[in-house]
Amino acid sequence: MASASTSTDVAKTKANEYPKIAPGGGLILAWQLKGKKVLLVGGGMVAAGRLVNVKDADAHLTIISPRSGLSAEMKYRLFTEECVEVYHDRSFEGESDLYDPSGKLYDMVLTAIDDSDLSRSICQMARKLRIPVNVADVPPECDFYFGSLIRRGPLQIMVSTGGKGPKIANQVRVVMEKAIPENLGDAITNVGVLRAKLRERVPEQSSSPRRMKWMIDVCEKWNWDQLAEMTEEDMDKILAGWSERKSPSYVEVRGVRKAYAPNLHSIAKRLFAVCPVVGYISPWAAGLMGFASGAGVAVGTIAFRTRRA
Ligand SMILES: C[C@@]1(CC(=O)O)c2cc3[nH]c(cc4nc(cc5[nH]c(cc(n2)[C@H]1CCC(=O)O)[C@@](C)(CC(=O)O)[C@@H]5CCC(=O)O)C(CC(=O)O)=C4CCC(=O)O)c(CCC(=O)O)c3CC(=O)O
Ligand SMILES: NC(=O)C1=CN([C@@H]2O[C@H](COP(=O)(O)OP(=O)(O)OC[C@H]3O[C@@H](n4cnc5c(N)ncnc54)[C@H](O)[C@@H]3O)[C@@H](O)[C@H]2O)C=CC1
Repeated sequence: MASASTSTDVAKTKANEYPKIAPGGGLILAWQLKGKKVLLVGGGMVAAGRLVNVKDADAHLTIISPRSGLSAEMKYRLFTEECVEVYHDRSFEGESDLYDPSGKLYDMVLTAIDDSDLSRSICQMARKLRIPVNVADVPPECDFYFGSLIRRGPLQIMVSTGGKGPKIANQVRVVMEKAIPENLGDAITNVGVLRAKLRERVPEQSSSPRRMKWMIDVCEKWNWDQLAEMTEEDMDKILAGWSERKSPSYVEVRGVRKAYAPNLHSIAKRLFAVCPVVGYISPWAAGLMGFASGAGVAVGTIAFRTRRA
């Protein structure tokens, strides 16, 4: 049996090795709603935001809300885009509304209405029936909170402040959005295709460790820009390296280094961008200003000396 001091030492080592538990957060997940039925009560501006969130997740959506109170976006989604499966032009009627026409409970209930008593009672009904529920802007009546979201194709980032500062969540999102390249979604889409092709070529479960290591190598060798422009032909060439235990780089596959022709946007970004995280001015701009002021002093000194001489 380990002595008391040894077990304390072991505990200390482990405490440094593993991340510290930080209670008080929420469980952030990518909830798969495809084929699931979601009920949304309300048709205002906030409801329209919820609609976008759940339709982005491929949910089957039912909305209950009188037509007279629909926001402009909600009208567009319902009657022009027609992206909602079921719309009831009426007020919420009671517990029976928490069942779909086939008699099955909805998988998720969202309310965004301007009636707090009704919100509370819908929350109680949903909880009694064990349906996860979110009442917009009423934290005690939420089993989960919405967050501020960034989307680039398959990439989704959610900022949550655990309900403490929704406006700060919005500000963090804006900062992060500037830092994430537009084409990162394309890069991830292509990685997804490559992974699927690899699984097709090497389907055995026993190859999983090697498959994973090979994919890690590819993602480390190809930068995001290169991944974003990867073609199926490139993928086939990369996959050809599998049997020789190789994961060819961009240069090996294309035979050339990508020429990055500077464009006005990238030059302007380098010169004038302010670091989004800490807000300091771009090192390029600072360097250029330093160079310009140094050159100015030198020219001034020469002119002064020339005039005196
Ligand atoms: C708990 C939560 C429950 C939920 O709704 O899921 C909740 C609760 C409340 N929000 C309130 C107010 C505001 N909410 C926003 C904005 C957003 N609120 C969102 C989510 C959430 N809001 C969940 C927690 C999110 C988190 O973890 O921080 C976002 C992220 C997502 C979304 O709603 O889609 C979206 C930004 C979307 C984007 O960036 O794109 C703004 C800013 C603005 O409108 O510009 C204000 C005004 C400023 C302010 O009040 O701080 C109040 C009223 C307080 C009062 O009456 O005083 C409550 C109730 C309370 O706090 O008690
Ligand atoms: N997260 C956020 O940023 C914000 C949240 N809110 C909160 O979210 C909730 C909704 O806000 P908005 O969309 O601006 O409200 P809104 O007043 O524009 O819309 C309310 C909607 O609920 C519908 N409704 C009312 N009673 C109903 C019933 N019995 N059955 C079915 N539908 C019913 C109305 O017809 C209308 O479509 C409010 O509680 C509000 O305090 C408000 C502003 C910002």
